[in-house]
Amino acid sequence: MSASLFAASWQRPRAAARLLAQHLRGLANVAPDVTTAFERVITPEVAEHLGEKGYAVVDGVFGADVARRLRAEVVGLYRAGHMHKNCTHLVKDNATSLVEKSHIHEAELTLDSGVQAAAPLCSALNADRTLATMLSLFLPQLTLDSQAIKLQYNEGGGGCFPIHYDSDEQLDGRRVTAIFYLNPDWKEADGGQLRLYPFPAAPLDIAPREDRLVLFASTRMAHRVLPATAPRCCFTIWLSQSRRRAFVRQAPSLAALEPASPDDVAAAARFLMHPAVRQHVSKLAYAEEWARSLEESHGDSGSRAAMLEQHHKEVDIIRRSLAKYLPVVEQLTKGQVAAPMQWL
Ligand SMILES: O=C(O)CCC(=O)C(=O)O
Ligand SMILES: [Fe+2]
Repeated sequence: MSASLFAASWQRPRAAARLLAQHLRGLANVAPDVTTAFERVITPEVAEHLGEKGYAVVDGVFGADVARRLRAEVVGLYRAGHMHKNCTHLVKDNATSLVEKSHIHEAELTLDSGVQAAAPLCSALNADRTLATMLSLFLPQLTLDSQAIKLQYNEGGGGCFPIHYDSDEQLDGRRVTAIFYLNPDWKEADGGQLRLYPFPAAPLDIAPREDRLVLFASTRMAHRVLPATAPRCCFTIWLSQSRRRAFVRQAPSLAALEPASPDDVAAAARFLMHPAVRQHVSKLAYAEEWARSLEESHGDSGSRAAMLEQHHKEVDIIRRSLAKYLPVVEQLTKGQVAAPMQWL
């Protein structure tokens, strides 16, 4: 489709989005610059990139002034002791334990009214629904109807996140992760890049620059944060659709997709790219990096050792179960065979 045709076909939803956003703004009485910012930056092209590649990067969202105010709120919450340590969940023998990440502090606005009062601009952002409205209009498969915000302060000193998905389709209705970065003086040596793993495409690093918004598919985009050597601030808005709707789009059964013969390369590739299988294939493809990221993100402890042991066990099982497909995994990563990927 040519660019002009594409733009024309989106004009109606764009106008509808603007009307709806105006209506919501009237209702919520939020900081108007926030609403206007989303109306301006969530373009059909941004939505299309998110739908087709699983992520999108947008710069210049709020402008430096608002970005600095947002940063001051995040830093203020950290300094006032309103944040808690972020933990990785380790599920083992039917029990969940929490393993603290080093240097990562967070606050959830929806749960804590004290925090809300200390961060009025972040609260206004969380109350505003324009982002969800714009994305739902341009990506009709999404009906985003709730959101939650989390503020994060990384002290530096190597603080990072291991490879993970933000959610699981069986678990909740989270669909889109929106992260806003608030680091005005960020430079390469500070680290802390967001690394996305859009398997079978190669991983890519995104600098956590001030006033940058990164959107990605919460359940299907594996990602991590590289070790940060300088303090790093951001906040995340998770956009969800109600569970009833979320469950409607369940993928077809795996048994129906498994090819009769692994020699049928196209069918094998489709099977490997089925979201439920692809999750495991990616873990296998990045097994070493995955293990290293678990080590880097948590201090040395018995629970970190348990987490790593569990990771290696899982990778072994995946390698054995998918043994006959390993040549096709390689072909996928080399781009020698393609299979459709539905991100959202
Ligand atoms: O800080 C970031 O860039 C991403 C953090 C993240 O992946 C998360 O909070 O789930
Ligand atoms: Fe995440």
